[in-house]
Amino acid sequence: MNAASRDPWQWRDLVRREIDLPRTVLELPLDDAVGRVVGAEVASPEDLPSTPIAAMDGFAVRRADLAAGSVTLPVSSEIPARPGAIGELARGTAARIMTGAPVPGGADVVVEVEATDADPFGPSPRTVTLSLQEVPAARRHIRGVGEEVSSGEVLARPGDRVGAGLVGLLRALGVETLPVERALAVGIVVTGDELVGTAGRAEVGAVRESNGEMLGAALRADGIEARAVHSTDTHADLTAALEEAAAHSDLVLTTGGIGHGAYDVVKTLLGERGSGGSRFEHLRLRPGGPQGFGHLADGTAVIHLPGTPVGALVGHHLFVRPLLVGERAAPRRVLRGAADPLPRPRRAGVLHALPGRLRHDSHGRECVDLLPGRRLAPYGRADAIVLLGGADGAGSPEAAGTVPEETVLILPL
Ligand SMILES: Nc1nc2c(c(=O)[nH]1)N[C@H]1C(S)=C(S)[C@@H](COP(=O)(O)OP(=O)(O)OC[C@H]3O[C@@H](n4cnc5c(N)ncnc54)[C@H](O)[C@@H]3O)O[C@H]1N2
Ligand code: MOO
Repeated sequence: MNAASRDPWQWRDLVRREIDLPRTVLELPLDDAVGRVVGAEVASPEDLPSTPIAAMDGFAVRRADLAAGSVTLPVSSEIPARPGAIGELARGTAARIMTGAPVPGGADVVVEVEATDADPFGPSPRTVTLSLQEVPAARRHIRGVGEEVSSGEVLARPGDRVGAGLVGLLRALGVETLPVERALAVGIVVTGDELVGTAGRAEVGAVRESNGEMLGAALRADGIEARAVHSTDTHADLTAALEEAAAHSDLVLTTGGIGHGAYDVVKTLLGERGSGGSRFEHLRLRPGGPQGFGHLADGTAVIHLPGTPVGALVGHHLFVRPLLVGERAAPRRVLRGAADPLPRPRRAGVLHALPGRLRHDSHGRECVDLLPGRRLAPYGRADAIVLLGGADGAGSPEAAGTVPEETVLILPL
């Protein structure tokens, strides 16, 4: 790593500027749309409620028939909350009405049962006495047409997440499908002649392949389709693996083969000694220093992550995820928890990515504790990457001014 190496926040901005992933929108049934991103503005097809509705159990009346004090009216009808046409309220009478039932024509107030002498649970009385301190305002306890949602009103915008609230709202409006972004497909090409599967006992020098499944898990957690292919350290094999991955993907990730080694095929095939479609740099980031990105021969965007599993995981969260989920990949500040249990040497100007575990303190504030352990070991229990140090260069969230000492930036895992 040399002094001229690039700040990781600048690299993050560069990757976001240079890589634009295709977004297409499809119409899905509500059930299948849950958890996805809204792809187009959704407007209400109708008013909610579509007819005036009682907001209280009580009696629908005409204000003109009321006066402050006690008023007794004959009860002319009973309106439970169930479908069916209802007539006009006869003048000088009250209709017993239930919450959610349509208010009869002519009625402009619902008086809650508590303000009457009626037994809420008994049969409909022949007369009812209302005890009012004053004549209620017009529309009191009546939900007017379109009061909740008016026809044409925007209910969701592109970029919103489809959650239970939107599902409930659309159901209430009779909407059955929703425009959502198509799930992106990402192909993962893992390189390394030393890599073997999980079956059997590993020979000396063999390394169990873990990046493919690990990155696949991270991608699927964001609703992205992921498929891993393995390549040996030959140009021919890597070329074939990249073509295969690109054919089915919006974005290709590679892991390994981007260091300074004699067998660093990804770099030699796609870097300046090869096709030149990708650029590689060593960032002021630890782990995850070596990074790359570019476009493959068919134009598919590619991001190159280091082979070291933690470097690949950190690279994914810092540089890949912003392309896939946008602002949801932004780091956030939380309180620092207990001191670093394993103080590690830190280099000035280098952004250190460390495993952390989030919790809430006794005041309910979110804080993060660093986990002890080396390399991937602590990530078994980590739910955050803690970002310490680094420069306050352009693009860094730190550049926005001074931040409280007791807080730290994290990327949730
Ligand atoms: N002379 C230098 N050597 C290295 C430097 C450097 O600056 N100068 N940087 C080091 C850093 S930092 C990293 S990170 C690695 C990056 O190298 P590669 O991206 O080429 O990664 P590999 O050499 O292919 O693998 C590194 C390590 O990770 C294991 N690995 C790789 N792929 C997988 C996988 N899919 N599953 C599990 N484990 C994997 C691999 O066996 C190696 O142990 O370069 C350093 N060297
Ligand atoms: O930057 Mo590398 O990922 O430290 O080992």
